Amino acid sequence: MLETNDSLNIIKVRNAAEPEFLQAVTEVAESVLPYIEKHPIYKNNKIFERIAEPERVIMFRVPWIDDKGEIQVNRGYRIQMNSAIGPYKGGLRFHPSVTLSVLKFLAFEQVFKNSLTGLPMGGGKGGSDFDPKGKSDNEVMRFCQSFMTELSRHIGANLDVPAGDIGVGKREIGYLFGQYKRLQNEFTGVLTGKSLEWGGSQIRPEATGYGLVYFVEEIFKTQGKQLLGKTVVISGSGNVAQFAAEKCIQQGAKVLTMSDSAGFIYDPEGIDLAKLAYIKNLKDNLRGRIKEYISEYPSAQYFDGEKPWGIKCDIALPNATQNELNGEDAKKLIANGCFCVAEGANMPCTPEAVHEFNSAKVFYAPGKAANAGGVAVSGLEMAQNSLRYNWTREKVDAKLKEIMHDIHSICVKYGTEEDGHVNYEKGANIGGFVKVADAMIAQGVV
Ligand SMILES: NC(=O)C1=CN([C@@H]2O[C@H](COP(=O)(O)OP(=O)(O)OC[C@H]3O[C@@H](n4cnc5c(N)ncnc54)[C@H](O)[C@@H]3O)[C@@H](O)[C@H]2O)C=CC1
Ligand SMILES: O=C(O)CCC(=O)C(=O)O
Repeated sequence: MLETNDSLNIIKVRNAAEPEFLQAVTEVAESVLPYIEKHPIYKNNKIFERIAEPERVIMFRVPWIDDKGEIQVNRGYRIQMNSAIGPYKGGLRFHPSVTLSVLKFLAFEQVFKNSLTGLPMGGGKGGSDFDPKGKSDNEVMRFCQSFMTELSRHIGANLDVPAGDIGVGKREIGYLFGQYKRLQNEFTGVLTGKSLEWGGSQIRPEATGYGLVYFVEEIFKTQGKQLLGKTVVISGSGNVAQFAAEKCIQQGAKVLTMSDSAGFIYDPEGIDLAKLAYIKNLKDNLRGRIKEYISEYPSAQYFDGEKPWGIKCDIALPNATQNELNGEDAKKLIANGCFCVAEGANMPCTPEAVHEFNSAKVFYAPGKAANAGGVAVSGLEMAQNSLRYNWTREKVDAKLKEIMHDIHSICVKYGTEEDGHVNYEKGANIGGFVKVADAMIAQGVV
């Protein structure tokens, strides 16, 4: 173990100022380094040290003019992490908490996630510390145009294909695509998450949330359980949370909570499809706060500044942001009988929380497996763009289900422990690693 641990120490020293990145790397190292010890080819090729170093990091100035005519300056990034199995692929995040460390953790996770989908996509991530909250449409457009003016030099349909993430939805993808097309003078599948009328795929908006629920159903199948009648606690109220809630409701589960960065709502009667439509409009069009829900549905309660993990449930789906569920939250969930936690967000559970879930044999599905449906359908969007063709909603949904089924099988293959319990974290990490590592070895020291 000595030499592989040396790799981790080198990575820790080299990235000492990047806590989120080191958290993600350490979590993967815990399952992958013992595997590497048993397969010296990966050790001899220094794969772990290489996979944790981005192929390229691009950082740039994003100047733009606000509605008052004042110049604003933000910082833009694109992390091109690994291209061993395909073009860099991964979302863009616009949020004031964006740092190099946050984007490197997301890009690192993306490499393993994209590998698990079985599609030919490398890993990348990008974004900016720009905060879309409170900005007018015109300000968002001017920001996106400036951001893309620099980013366009570094991306391309066969090189690097960004998409959305926190703060980047269909509005932003539209402005980014328009600027890329104007600068490059070509209509090409350089972004995914596009609208249906101009190259988007059916099911892409739904894919991360739906895929998450399909993954939970795969876990349940192994236990002879079904979603019908189960209670679900969800955090977030953005893209992933909305469509995870929608699929849970469609499958007969009862969704009790949704949240935003200010607090959460608890609806003991359950959020049904009509109430969810209210939330979608509130968040996507009115850009309001989740607390407004209780004015519309007074039987619900709002908890200011709190997270929903104290509400009794069978299933918890953290769908907002990283490190939003800690060890104490995990203990509360376990004490209340929660037996399945699946991550729609990237790294929402802290290492302490994951430790609690694993010790209690709670089914814990890490984001790189459970939320891979979004990037998987992005991969299908790329395929359709290359074909210059659009598949039906039914076809894309069927493919998404199949991909989530296959990811579950990979987790079972690499994560089944001696007592028969499936450690999904270990399975996803090793399963995602092997394909990328083998490709890196085949391509030489590059
Ligand atoms: N959009 C996609 O296809 C995918 C997204 N993800 C992950 O899912 C998570 C949510 O992303 P989206 O739904 O796309 O973004 P979004 O921008 O549509 O929604 C983000 C949600 O998180 C909440 N949020 C943000 N910061 C928060 C904080 N500090 N505390 C509590 N809540 C906070 C927001 O209020 C909002 O409800 C992120 O971790 C993202 O990386 C993962 C895979 C794919
Ligand atoms: O669809 C994509 O390319 C991005 C999805 C993403 O950012 C993620 O999986 O975290």
